[in-house]
Amino acid sequence: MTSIRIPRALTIAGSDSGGGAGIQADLKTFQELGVYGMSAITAITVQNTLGVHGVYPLPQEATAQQVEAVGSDLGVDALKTGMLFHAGIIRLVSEQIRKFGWEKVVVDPVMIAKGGAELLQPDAVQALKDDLFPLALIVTPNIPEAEALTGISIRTMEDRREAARHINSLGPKFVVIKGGHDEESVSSGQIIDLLFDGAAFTDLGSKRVQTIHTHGTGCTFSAAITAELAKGMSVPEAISNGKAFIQAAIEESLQLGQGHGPTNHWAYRRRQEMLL
Ligand SMILES: Nc1ncnc2c1ncn2[C@@H]1O[C@H](COP(=O)(O)OP(=O)(O)OP(=O)(O)O)[C@@H](O)[C@H]1O
Ligand SMILES: Cc1ncc(CO)c(N)n1
Repeated sequence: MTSIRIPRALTIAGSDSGGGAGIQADLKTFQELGVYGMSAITAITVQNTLGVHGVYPLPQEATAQQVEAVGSDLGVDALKTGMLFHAGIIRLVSEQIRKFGWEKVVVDPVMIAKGGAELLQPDAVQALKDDLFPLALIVTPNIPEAEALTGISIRTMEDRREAARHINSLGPKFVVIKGGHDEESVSSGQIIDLLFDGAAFTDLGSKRVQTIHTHGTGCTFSAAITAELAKGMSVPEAISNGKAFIQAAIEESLQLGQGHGPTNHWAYRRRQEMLL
C-alpha cells in the first residue's frame, strides 16, 4: 500500500489569547493550507484586540522540550519562529534546528507588538542575528524590525534594499522586508513587500486595504509561507501564495473586538473553493 505523507509544520512562538496572532494564528493558517500543525510555546501573552496586557515567558527548557518531543516523534517538514522573547530561548532553539538538520526555517523576527509591548528583549537582537539567522532560509522583518536589525533608517525603497542586503549577509538565503508600516503605502494605496534572494530584488505589490483589523498579519503571512514550504513549494511560490493568503485574510476581516481585530484565516480557502 502506498501512503501519502501529510506535510507537517512546527511553530515556535508565543500564545495570543485573542487568537489573531502568535501560535493561534500559525496553527489556524497551517490547518487552512492543509498542513498538520505543531507548536512549541515560548511565552503566554494576555492579549485582545485592545493590546498586550501581560507577558509570561515559559522556562526556556519547557520550549526546548516541546521542540524535542515533536521533532523526535512526529517529524517536521518546515518550521517558523515568532515571538522568542529572550536570548536563552534563541540559543536553545538554534541548537535544536542544527541538531535535527531542519532546513526549511522561516524566521519572523517579532520584536514589538502593534501597541508597543516588547515581545523580544532588546539584548536578544544580537542572539537572533548571531545564532538563528545563519540557520534561516527566509527572514521576514517589518520595517521597524529591519531598522533595529541593521541600524539603517528606512525611508526609501533604496534604504529597504540596503537593509535587505545587510540582513542577507547575516546568513538567511531570502529576505522579505514587509511594507505594512510604510507611510507611503497609505497615500499610494499600494503595499510593497520587498523580496531579496541574495542576487535580485522583487517587489511584491498588493492593494492596501483600508482597515484597522491587522492584528497578526505578520504571523499569518510567515505561517502561510511555512505551510507552503512544508508542502514542497519553492521559496518564490511559497512567498507568493503567502501574500495571497494574507491579502484575502485582511480583505475579509471579521470585525471582531473593540480595537485592532484579527484577520480572517479562512478567507483564502473560501476563495480557492469558489474557483473550483
Ligand atoms: N492594510 C493592509 N492591506 C494589505 N496588506 C497588508 C496591510 N497591512 C499589512 N499587509 C500585509 O501583511 C503582511 C504583514 O505586514 P506587516 O508589515 O503589517 O507585518 P507586521 O508588522 O510584522 O505584522 P504584525 O506585527 O501585526 O504581525 C505583509 O505581507 C503586508 O504587505
Ligand atoms: C504572541 C504574539 N506573537 C507575535 C505578535 C506580533 O503580531 C503578537 N502580537 N503576539
